Order: sequence, then C-alpha cells, then structure tokens
Amino acid sequence: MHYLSTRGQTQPHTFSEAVEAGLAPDGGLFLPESLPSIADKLPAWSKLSYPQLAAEFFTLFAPEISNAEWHQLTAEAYRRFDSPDVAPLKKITDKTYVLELFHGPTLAFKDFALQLLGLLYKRQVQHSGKRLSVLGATSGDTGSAAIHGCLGRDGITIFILYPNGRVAPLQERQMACTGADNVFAIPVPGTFDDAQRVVKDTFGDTAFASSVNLSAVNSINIARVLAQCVYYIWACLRLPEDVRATAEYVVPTGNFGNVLAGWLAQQMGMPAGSFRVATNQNDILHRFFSSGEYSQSEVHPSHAPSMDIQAASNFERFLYYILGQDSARVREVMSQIKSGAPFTIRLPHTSLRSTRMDDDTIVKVIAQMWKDWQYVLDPHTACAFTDMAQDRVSVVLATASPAKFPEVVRQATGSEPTHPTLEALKSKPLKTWPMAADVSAVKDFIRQQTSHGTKA
Ligand SMILES: Cc1ncc(COP(=O)(O)O)c(C=O)c1O
Ligand SMILES: N[C@@H](CCOP(=O)(O)O)C(=O)O
Repeated sequence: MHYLSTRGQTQPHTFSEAVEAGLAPDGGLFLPESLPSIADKLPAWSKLSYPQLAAEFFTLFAPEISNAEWHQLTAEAYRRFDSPDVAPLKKITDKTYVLELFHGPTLAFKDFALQLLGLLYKRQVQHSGKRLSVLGATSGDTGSAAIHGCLGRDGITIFILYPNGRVAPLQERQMACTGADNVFAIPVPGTFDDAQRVVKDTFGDTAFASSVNLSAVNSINIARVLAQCVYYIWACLRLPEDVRATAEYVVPTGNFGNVLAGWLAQQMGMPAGSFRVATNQNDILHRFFSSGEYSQSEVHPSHAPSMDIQAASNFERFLYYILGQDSARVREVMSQIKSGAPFTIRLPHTSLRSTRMDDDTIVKVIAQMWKDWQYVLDPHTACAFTDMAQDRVSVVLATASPAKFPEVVRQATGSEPTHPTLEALKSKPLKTWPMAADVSAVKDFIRQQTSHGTKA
C-alpha cells in the first residue's frame, strides 16, 4: 500500500514514511492510493475486542508492520483506557446512542490515535536510531493527548503550539504540568488557525524538517485519521444489524479529521446512512455544507474552545475526493483558500450534512440532557444535540469528558464534574514557553532544544 499527496507532487510513500513525514513535502496531505474494501471482513471483525479490531484494520494499511506486531501495538495503545470496551456505545433512547470516546488517559477522543502514534514513534526511533522532533498545534485536546502519547519516550522531543488564553484551563494544565523535560508547551498569540499555520509553514521548510527529523501529531498525519476510522467500525458493529445501514453519525467538528475518518470508513464499505458535521458558532463548515460557499471569517471564542477553528486542515482530503482526485484542481483551490478569497463549488451528493450551535444553546442542551436523561455532556458533544434525525438512529460521538470543562457544565447543571487525573493537576506547577506565532522563532527554538544531536 502506498500513500499519495492530495497535491500530487510528492513521490509515493510507504505507511511508515508517510507517518514519519506527517505533511507531504509538496504541502499536501497523504492518502492511501486506494481504499481497501472492508465489507466482507465485518462479520469476523464483530467478534474482536477493540485492540484486535484496530490491529486487523491497520494490517490492511501498513502490511510492512506484521499483523502480530500490530496486535502488540494496539494492545499496548488501548491498555490505559478506563473502560473495558475502550469506546463504549451507550443507548440513550431507541433512536439515540452515544459513542463515548473519552476513556483514554487525557479524557478526549484524541487519545485513540495519539496513544498509538506515540508507540509508532517509539518503534521508529528504535529502528532508525535517530531522534524525532514532534510538532503540533492544538486548540486544547490534541496537544495533551500527543504529549501523553510521547511522555517519557527516549529519543522524542515534543513541541505543542496553542493559542494563548484560548484553551480551557485544565487542557492547558494537561500540557504544561507534566514536569517532563522532553515536552514543550508553547502558548502563541492569536487563534488555533495561527498556530496551525505556523506548524504547516515549519513543515514547509523541508530542509529544516529533515534536519531535526520533524513529524506531525495533528490529523494532517494519516495515522491519526486511520486510527479514528476504527471506532466508527466498532460502533457500527455494536448497533442492531437492522439499523446499521441507515444510522447517522453525528460528529462535533473543528479540524474535520474526526468526521472525515467516519466518511472514509463508509467509503471502504462500513454500513452507514449519513454523517452530520456539528459545528459551534465558528461555522465555516456548516456554511459550506449548506451552501457550497467556503468563506473564512474571524474566529470567535466559544464554550467549545477545541472547535474554535476556521481553517480545517482535513477539508483538503475531502476536497481531493469531491474534486475527482484531481490534484491540480486541489492545488488551485488550496491556493485560493490560502489567499483568503472565498470560493463556491457545486457540491456533489454526499452522505454529509451539517448543523451549528451557539453558546447559549450549548448551555441549554447540557441542562436539558441532564434533566431528561441524567447524562452529562461536555460542551463540544452538546453541539451534536440539535436537528436530530427523526427517521433513523443517531450515533453521537462524545468527544471529551465533561470534567475538562467544569465551568460551562456548572452553568448548565449546577455542579462541576471532576476527574481524579484532572484534580491532581491543579496543584502542580505550570511550565510554558511563550513565543511569537512566527516560523523563524519556532524553528530556532526547536533547533536549540534538539541541538544535542540527532542520535537517539
Ligand atoms: C473535544 C473535541 N471535540 C471535537 C473536536 C473536533 O474534531 P475535529 O478537529 O477532528 O473535527 C475537537 C478538536 O479537534 C475536540 O477537541
Ligand atoms: N481540536 C483540535 C484541533 C487540532 O485537531 P487535529 O485533530 O488536527 O489534531 C485540538 O484539540 O487540538
């Protein structure tokens, strides 16, 4: 299996090479050259545990890693999840299920991919003998999950940029209170989009990237998206058989990696009816899916801060497919997006629809779900609970634990959810490395911190 860039100007890469590079050297995003069909494997897969399912799935995409090794990797990656199901599917009503994706070490869905990616990095360092510099941008959850995937791993230094003052206080503590000397939590001025732009431009200097062995932890890294496909298949196989083909997956959306993973699983043959892109008030994707117009506007801080995003990076992968895998056209559209100019396309029929939710409604939805079902939602997951399909089952992806966002939940329910790992962080010293949102400053800093050489 080879991986091609959405922009068509990069040589085919193996899985390991694509994971190591993160972003393709031509600035595009890697995708498998073709999507395998999984439909005939589902009956056998329905009997597997979560780690076993993940191992079988990844074997299709990275045959250069043996099936036995994949089983070891996934058993290790999901060992620290605090639910025996790893991703429990809870039935709320006959029509509504919640797929809880917050049972990993940092209490958000990012742990599914980043616990595994941390192990792939460890494997890579062992095989190559070279140190790795891992770089990412976060609006709160990717950063903490990436840091906890890499924490204490020899030969890996991790740098995470985040918008100063725009992530939740406990998310910041998860990144900045580890005390680990291979972790750098870097607040920068501006929004998540500014941080992500600096990260992408840093990768854009390919000479620099290869001099420090730079790899990407954001969902620009194809391993992230593939690992996120697995929980859709898991959920599908836990639904009653007669509702699988029509079920709607409702996905709180920011950078578009999560919903893209579900849509890709459907393209591979996972039965599904539709996907709903559920945004907060930063609704560029909702406007796009309802009108075909993509026009960027200012980011407004919201109660669901991890979704305060306007420049969703995985949108490029989706564009590649809806533009008929025409890389020249992708390059054209991406340069138009980069210039800030709006564009409109005639949307082909897809299984995606969208909704948005403002902050007042987020609070009301959390309050209502608590009152009706004694179920506590986090503010990101709350964005899913609008315009629920009447004619089919909905599977809502619960992307974070409410304990990460106690203030908003208290406003809605009157009490603050807690979690022992978050409580423990409150008394720890915070160590951050504030910096300008500037590529040269970031490159200098990475060089300085890794100047002791590239040998692991
Ligand atoms: C809690 C939470 N929900 C939803 C999202 C949106 O997911 P995606 O960026 O994959 O669209 C994020 C951030 O990515 C998040 O941290
Ligand atoms: N909401 C995310 C933003 C980055 O998304 P990613 O999936 O591309 O890493 C976050 O929590 O950082």
